[in-house]
Amino acid sequence: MSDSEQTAESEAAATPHQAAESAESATERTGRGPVDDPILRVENLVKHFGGITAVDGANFQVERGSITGLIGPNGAGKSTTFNCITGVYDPNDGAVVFDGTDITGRDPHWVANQGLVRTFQIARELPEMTVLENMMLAPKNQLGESLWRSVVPIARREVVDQEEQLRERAWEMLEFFEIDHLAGEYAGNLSGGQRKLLELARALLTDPEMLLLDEPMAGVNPSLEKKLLSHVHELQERGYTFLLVEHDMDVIMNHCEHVIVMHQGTVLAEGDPADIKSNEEVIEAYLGGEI
Ligand SMILES: Nc1ncnc2c1ncn2[C@@H]1O[C@H](COP(=O)(O)OP(=O)(O)OP(=O)(O)O)[C@@H](O)[C@H]1O
Repeated sequence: MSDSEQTAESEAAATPHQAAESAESATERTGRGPVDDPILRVENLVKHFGGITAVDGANFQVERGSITGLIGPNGAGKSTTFNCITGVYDPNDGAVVFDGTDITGRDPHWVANQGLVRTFQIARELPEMTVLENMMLAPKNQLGESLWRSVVPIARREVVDQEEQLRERAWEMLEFFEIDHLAGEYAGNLSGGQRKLLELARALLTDPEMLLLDEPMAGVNPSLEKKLLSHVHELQERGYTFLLVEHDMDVIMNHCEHVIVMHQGTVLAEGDPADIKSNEEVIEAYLGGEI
């Protein structure tokens, strides 16, 4: 076990008694026990902005290979939590553990290198470059063999330099997302939905294991939304894990197997979509509106 893993483990549970106690309180707090195989653990996360506490001791875990939704009313602390997870913000307290490694306070680039990528962490596409050129801007040293290659074996060339590998992978991604016909188009001419597909394709080029998607369906028309969601499910079948912040409750209820609800910087409830939909506290948090 690495030093950081040991640190994370010891911080998470200093003694067996404390571990049992924290598991018990997690169950009490959220209505379920720790997940079977957490790829991400957010532990007592706190983030202040001056006098504002945006995240106030949030605790949750994300099951490996799941599509998990993170929801909550405006200002609940979802984006700040995302930013603390991905290293955009340094939390004031608490820990973020990804795949057994303590990533708390590490910079976004380092976090992405561990395999945890937030779509907008990938530099925004450059409008005056073509779609393929944008794909080619992905970091060349990150062309790994992980999830993508293990499921989509392709004939290996004998001598393939990094540039060629990247080009080959870029085409695979564009074909997968069915935007290969736009390869020569300027990114600035893409629709909002096509841009989201490009963003996802570029994120996958960095070989992540887990993707954090912040409102992936905002501004996407229904037919592209359907396409995007089917890609997300297909990627899940290949082993990727997704955590998504999304205000569209149909997307959350129909496509996530687990839902975490934040309110006032903390986790108010979590469970499967049906439980969440009928949870009185959650309904209340949404000001009595339907969720
Ligand atoms: N950079 C910042 N400086 C000061 N306050 C901030 C900053 N970012 C967020 N906040 C505040 O922290 C709280 C949580 O904001 P956050 O954006 O995390 O919520 P959210 O759940 O993502 O909301 P929304 O659904 O509206 O995007 C809000 O009160 C917000 O005003």
